[in-house]
Amino acid sequence: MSTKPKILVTHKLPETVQDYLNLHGDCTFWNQEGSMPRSVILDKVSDAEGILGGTIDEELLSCAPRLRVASTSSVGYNHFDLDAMRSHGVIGTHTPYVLDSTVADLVLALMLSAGRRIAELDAYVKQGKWQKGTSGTELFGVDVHHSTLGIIGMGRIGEAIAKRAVFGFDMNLLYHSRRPKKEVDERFHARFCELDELLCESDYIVVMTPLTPETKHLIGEEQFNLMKSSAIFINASRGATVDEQALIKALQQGKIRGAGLDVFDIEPTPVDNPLLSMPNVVTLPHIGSATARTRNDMAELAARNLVEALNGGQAYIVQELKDLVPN
Ligand SMILES: NC(=O)C1=CN([C@@H]2O[C@H](COP(=O)(O)OP(=O)(O)OC[C@H]3O[C@@H](n4cnc5c(N)ncnc54)[C@H](O)[C@@H]3O)[C@@H](O)[C@H]2O)C=CC1
Ligand SMILES: O=C(O)C(=O)CO
Repeated sequence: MSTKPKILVTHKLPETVQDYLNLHGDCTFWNQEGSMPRSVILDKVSDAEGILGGTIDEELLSCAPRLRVASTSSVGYNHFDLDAMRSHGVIGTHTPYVLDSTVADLVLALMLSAGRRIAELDAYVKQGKWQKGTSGTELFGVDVHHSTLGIIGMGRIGEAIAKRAVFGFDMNLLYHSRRPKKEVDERFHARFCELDELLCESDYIVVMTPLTPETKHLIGEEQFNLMKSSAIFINASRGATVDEQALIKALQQGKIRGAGLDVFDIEPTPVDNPLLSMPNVVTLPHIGSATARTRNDMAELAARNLVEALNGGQAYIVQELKDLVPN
């Protein structure tokens, strides 16, 4: 009988990562597209000590008496019910750092695309609307360079965005976070400010906080009312950090100029979401970290985290559950 810990993996992993996990665990993999159906997870998790997969909640935990570690191949872990994990003594791990640059690249792409109307005007050309005699003013956008960027959530990804914006595009930087960061102020000539001030002064506003009870609907009607009517709003954090109905209203009423969104309240977002028919809104299907290299790095790190945490080694354990690990 195998003495290796039983591991359940609920979505497809690269072969090399599966090979690594097979060395260290007695593994059940899911090799189809999408993720293992919930009913199958609840059945197969009954004897697992480790799981590499998505949502961890009370229902799953109560089916998993032997579970010790849940690993997610993402930096965000709002799909972990932290209270339930604590009460079941289950540690959670995640994948910080390896995706920072990839996500930051995408945020700049959203800023450029929404500000300079790339997606909208690509359609304009392809639909034959570009004709002789247009004055061109109707094609004007908002400059990215030398504009003021306000980043809400100056963490790992926030800093990678700051680097691109300040050194690549000469942007002026404001930020709001849980605390000011002296190194950020110095490196990027940035200024920490309260949320309201950031909203009033920024030309581009990027939300990059984790989704927590405190950040749920951090940006709502009151906050959109403070923004410049020329502001471009970017959300690549989680859909629920923003009140989506308030965002729709702000765009419909011209309270802001445009938006770039990688995340939505419901994902996949329904096709009748009014945001999808607004030409001044760029929408993406949650692809912040979606490059082959970065997704591979995330999968490797998620697997390593799982093995290390099961064996009492070094792993990226989520902040809120670090105290569950014996020193
Ligand atoms: N669109 C996508 O594909 C991706 C989205 N994300 C999202 O980005 C989030 C951030 O990732 P990291 O930068 O690695 O996290 P991080 O923990 O390094 O940074 C988050 C920052 O937000 C700040 N923050 C937290 N609560 C706040 C509050 N109430 N008000 C103001 N600031 C607050 C923190 O102080 C911290 O500086 C993830 O949790 C995830 O939800 C991450 C990767 C890809
Ligand atoms: O890592 C995350 O939190 C994502 O959203 C996907 O990369």
